[in-house]
Amino acid sequence: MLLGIPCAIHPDPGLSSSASSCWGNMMDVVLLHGLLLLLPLAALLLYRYNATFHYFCKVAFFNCWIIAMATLLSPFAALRGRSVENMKLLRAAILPLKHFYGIKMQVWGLEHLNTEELYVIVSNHQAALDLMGMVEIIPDRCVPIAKKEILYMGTVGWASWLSGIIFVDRYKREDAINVISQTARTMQREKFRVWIFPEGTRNQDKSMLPFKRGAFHLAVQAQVPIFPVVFSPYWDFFSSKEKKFTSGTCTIQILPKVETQGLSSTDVPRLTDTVRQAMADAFAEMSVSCCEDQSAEHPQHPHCAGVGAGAGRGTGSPQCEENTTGTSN
Ligand SMILES: CCCCC/C=C\C/C=C\CCCCCCCC(=O)SCCNC(=O)CCNC(=O)[C@H](O)C(C)(C)COP(=O)(O)OP(=O)(O)OC[C@H]1O[C@@H](n2cnc3c(N)ncnc32)[C@H](O)[C@@H]1OP(=O)(O)O
Ligand SMILES: CCCCCCCC/C=C\CCCCCCCC(=O)OC[C@@H](O)COP(=O)(O)O
Repeated sequence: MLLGIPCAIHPDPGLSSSASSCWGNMMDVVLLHGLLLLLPLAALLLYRYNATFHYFCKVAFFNCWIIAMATLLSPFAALRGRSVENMKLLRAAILPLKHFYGIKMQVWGLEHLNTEELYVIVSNHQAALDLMGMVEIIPDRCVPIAKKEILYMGTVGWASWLSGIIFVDRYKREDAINVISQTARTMQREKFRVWIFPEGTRNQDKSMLPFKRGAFHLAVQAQVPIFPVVFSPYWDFFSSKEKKFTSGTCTIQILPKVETQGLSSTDVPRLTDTVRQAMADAFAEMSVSCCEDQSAEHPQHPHCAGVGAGAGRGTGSPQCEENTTGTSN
């Protein structure tokens, strides 16, 4: 008896037609079971030995995680209504992801953000993986500005809206400018901070894109300082072009604040250039140490050890906080 099919194990040359169809059924079932076993095995082997398949599996897992978390958590977030406090849920949902991917996070200069004042954070934007870095350092009462398309991503959009994420339509400049001007007013009134990616889109090149000016107008209009944040290049562990996704280290450097008190809109172009230059310099230094890390037999946080130009720049005493150690932490 195989899966309820009463059948002889061996075909008999003198079998009746019903017995031979029974044998056929049994072979079908055996083949089906074989296939069911082989498919996961083939997937496992592909995952292990084919970098492209590995990449797509990891990206798919990332997206599924975000969708699952957004779906699970948005009813809880909805109980509170649209509130920046829901960002804590979003943060808790994304924090464990680094463990699955074996991404080690190093944070320098976190002490800069430990201030009661309101501010605008600007950071480079390499990939959706930036979310993992964001949640490492995002302060209380801080919301990102995101492209409007995210709002239409089902439960992800709903969860993002409930968390107070501010959406801009990049294809309607006036509308986007209005949203930013309104944000400048509400951030003071409702006491929240804002995180903007001034490149305006994802970029995995060796240098940062020219910066859009919205973040700087926002900081000037709200008369709050800007904290530039630089994510080290991902290229030793992630590349969407090369379909590469391995474990690795991401360093996040928080640069000293840039004041905007007394500045007006005419100062925005210069302010934008100053901040971009500081971030580009930090990114270039991190690129060098990122390559050194890759080749070193025993990487030892070169910036903490003072190796590499500009270590802990502007922080007085370079401070290094290692938030995670690989998957085992
Ligand atoms: C609860 C459980 C949850 C589980 C998980 C759920 C969800 C997780 C999913 C998501 C989480 C959030 C993820 C966040 C990350 C998202 C990242 C992004 O989407 S990045 C893309 C969107 N962001 C941006 O585009 C921001 C940067 N862009 C700008 O700031 C732009 O300036 C702009 C306002 C959009 C306008 O764009 P434009 O191309 O026209 O830019 P320019 O800078 O060239 O400006 C042209 C012109 O206008 C002047 N200007 C700009 N802004 C202003 C202003 N505010 N006031 C006055 N004038 C302004 C600017 O100076 C230029 O003029 P000039 O050349 O004369 O100087
Ligand atoms: C009912 C509709 C259902 C739709 C389901 C959609 C599923 C969406 C899948 C996964 C969600 C992951 C979202 C992570 C968002 C991360 C933020 C991000 O990195 O956005 C990119 C944006 O900064 C810049 O965009 P571009 O580089 O200009 O492009």
